[in-house]
Amino acid sequence: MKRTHSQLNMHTNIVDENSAPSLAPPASVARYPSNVRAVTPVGGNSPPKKIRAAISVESRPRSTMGNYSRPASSLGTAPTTPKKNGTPRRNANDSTMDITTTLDFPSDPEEGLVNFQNVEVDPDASIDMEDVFGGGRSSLGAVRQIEDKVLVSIRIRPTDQSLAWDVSGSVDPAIKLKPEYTRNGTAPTQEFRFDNIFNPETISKSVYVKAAKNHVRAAMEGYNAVVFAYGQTASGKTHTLTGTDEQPGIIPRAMRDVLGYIKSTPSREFLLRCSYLEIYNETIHDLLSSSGTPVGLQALSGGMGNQIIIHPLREEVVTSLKSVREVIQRGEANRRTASTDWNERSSRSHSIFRLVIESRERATNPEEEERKANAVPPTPGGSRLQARGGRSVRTSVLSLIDLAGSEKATSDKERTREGKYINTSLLTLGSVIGTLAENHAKGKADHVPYRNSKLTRLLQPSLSGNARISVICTLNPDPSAVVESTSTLLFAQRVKKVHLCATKKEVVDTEALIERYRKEIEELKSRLEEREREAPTRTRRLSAREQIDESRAMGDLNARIKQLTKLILTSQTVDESNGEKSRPSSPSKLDFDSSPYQLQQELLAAHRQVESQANQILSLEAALESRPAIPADAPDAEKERLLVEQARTIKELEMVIRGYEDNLGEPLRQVKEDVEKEWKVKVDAERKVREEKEAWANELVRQLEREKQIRTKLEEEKRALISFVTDIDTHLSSGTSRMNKLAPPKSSISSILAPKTNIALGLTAPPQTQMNNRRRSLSLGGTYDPNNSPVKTELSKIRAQPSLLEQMPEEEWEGDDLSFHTMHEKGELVNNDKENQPILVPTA
Ligand SMILES: Nc1ncnc2c1ncn2[C@@H]1O[C@H](COP(=O)(O)OP(=O)(O)OP(=O)(O)O)[C@@H](O)[C@H]1O
Repeated sequence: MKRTHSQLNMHTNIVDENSAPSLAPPASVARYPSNVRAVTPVGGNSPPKKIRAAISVESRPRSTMGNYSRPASSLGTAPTTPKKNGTPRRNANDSTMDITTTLDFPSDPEEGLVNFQNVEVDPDASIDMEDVFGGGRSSLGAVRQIEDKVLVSIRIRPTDQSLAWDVSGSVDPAIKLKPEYTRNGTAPTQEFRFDNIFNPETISKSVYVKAAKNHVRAAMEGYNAVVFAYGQTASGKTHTLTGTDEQPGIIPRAMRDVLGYIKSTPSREFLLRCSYLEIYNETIHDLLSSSGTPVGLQALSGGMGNQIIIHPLREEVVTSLKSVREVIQRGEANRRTASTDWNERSSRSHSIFRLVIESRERATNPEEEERKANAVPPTPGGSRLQARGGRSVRTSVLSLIDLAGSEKATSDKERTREGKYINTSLLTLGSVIGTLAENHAKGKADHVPYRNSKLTRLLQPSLSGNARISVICTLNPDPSAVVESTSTLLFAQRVKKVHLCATKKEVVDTEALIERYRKEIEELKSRLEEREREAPTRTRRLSAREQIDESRAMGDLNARIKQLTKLILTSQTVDESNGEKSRPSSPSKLDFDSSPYQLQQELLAAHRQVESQANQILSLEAALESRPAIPADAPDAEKERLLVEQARTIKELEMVIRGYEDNLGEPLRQVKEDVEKEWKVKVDAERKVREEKEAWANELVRQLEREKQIRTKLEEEKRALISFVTDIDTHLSSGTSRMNKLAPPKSSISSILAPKTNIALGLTAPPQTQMNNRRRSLSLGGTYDPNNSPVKTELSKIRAQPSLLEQMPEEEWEGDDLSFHTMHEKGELVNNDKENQPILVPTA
């Protein structure tokens, strides 16, 4: 028997388009060229390729309702419109991009789906993985194959009409049409046997446990797994996959189990990435991307055969149920639904929710890790996949697929067009499965028409063998839907015959995201430790600003370590992330040529930058707040320096805010304007105070100049007076008779000397009075004693006075209130005319 290697790689999005049906286990594992990555194997061992970038967010318009026009249906004549009971449908128009309005899950996770803390393992339904896969977990580097068949279940939708079908048996359940609903009313009918047949009363939990739980666990164990719902429109596919608040479906339950599995597996660490696709009118759309750009399929020829690359595809790392829910809601909101004649909110597309699970054993100690790495046997991937020191990584994909309803004739033109595409792809799916089953039964290798539809091309790796598959066929049990139901049962029967061979690989893959993140965390930690070790000696040498930079850099390192650590889930951390918000969506402009890893890196770097800028703003604001006020008596140079410094800080703040705003976009423009406004007022006020002080200082300088001039003049006159008085004294000592002949330089002295100057010269009594008294005493016959001459005494006093020019007015400026205006008001700096009054007018 022959097996080809095909692969649909979530991370690399490659599909080997030449794969034939898988009829037997592969003889060996394909060899990877050393320059390609081997991650996320889904259906085979083809070399993976990097995916293209995802794009930004916007909602695509939903299909609208239209008028009835009944086309020919490829599935036969349409029965009458079935009436439905159960949970009321949402209106197609309810769904918007606002994820809060499209919430499909219970608000209380305890009650509903999303609390992995109370993961319940149904003892009846739980299948031991050892039984399923033949015992034992794979060893490091091992590739294991499990021969398997598709698990096929039938779920009958509740109805208020009489049931057209009989169900019998519980161990080997069978379903057959009641004879009264056959054409002649009596003919014996065909009996169909399946793994499970769920009655209308069966609750969603039992459906999950029996039809999906083991596949989810298989995915956690490293096998690719696919669960899909197939059936006529309005038969309950979306109800089965997504469910309601009261009856959560397979997707939310699976995610709860995924996290529950992580919690109960302390020996491993995990990294989860989600993507969500839809195929609408034969075009693939990324439901998590906002641009609406269709996802492309590209043929790639190479040594490994022809492959198909799917791009661009956005994958989001999820760390908690909340983040998974957010991703699902976003995807759901973008799904195309419309009201049909049979379903108010019919899914008009096939939707594929995919979870890539990377896991590896947790390090116990580095030596042990090194030993294990060395013990890895050679794997087909070559040296690159066996990097020393690395731990083997398991990568698997869980795909949960809600197919569009197989169409009957419809009353709307648009619906008719959609219906054609839907029916074509479902028919292709049917014929692919039919060929696979026939090939297996007859040992043939006939061409399988995977290429006839996008759906089969995407499912090719899984259908061709390398996945565990569970198909849930939903049935409308109304007598009016017998034709569609029979067609569904025939499809299910064909699927049952398909042979699978799921492969579990565990290789040392240094390119696996979990490995890269772990490595980066270790590097960052050692850098941080080094810095912390050096910190005490280094900080002493650093300036204040450098110290701020240093602590910011350490903060950045810490933040990055925390961020990356959060992405890797372990049994200890998984429940902590339960209430966490999911990562914000990527920046709107993305490089289409980037890989998801690069995008993740860019996003993280952007977050880091925003965080560090926010810190920078905070520290600058704190520096501005704590800056000392300019003292009133500070010298002008000091004021100038402080103003320049302040202006520089403001400029820095503006620059940082500009960068921050560029990162965050419009919302911060207002903040920037507010900060600018606030600081403009402060700077203007500072500038005004400075100008006033400058004017005051200039006025002081002018006053000083005038004072100096006056004092120079006074000094000259003082000298003239001294020489005049010396002359008088000389004459007095040589005889009183001659004294009267002398006359003082009348005009100059009388016009200049004023009482204030007199006081300044240190004369205690007016000299004129002293002279008159002296003259009087002489004229009364007294004798003049030159040694006791009063003039001489006064003269010696004047000589003892310091020069007027040396007497500076500083002491007058001391005091609390030194403003120019205050001094003016006190009159201390006002020129007093009295100063010019003569203080000494000696007369003959
Ligand atoms: N097992 C069930 N229990 C209760 N209600 C159900 C069940 N199955 C289906 N329904 C209800 O029937 C209606 C149609 O179901 P649903 O939308 O899941 O059908 P569908 O197969 O996904 O249809 P389409 O292909 O048009 O999208 C919904 O209102 C749903 O709630």
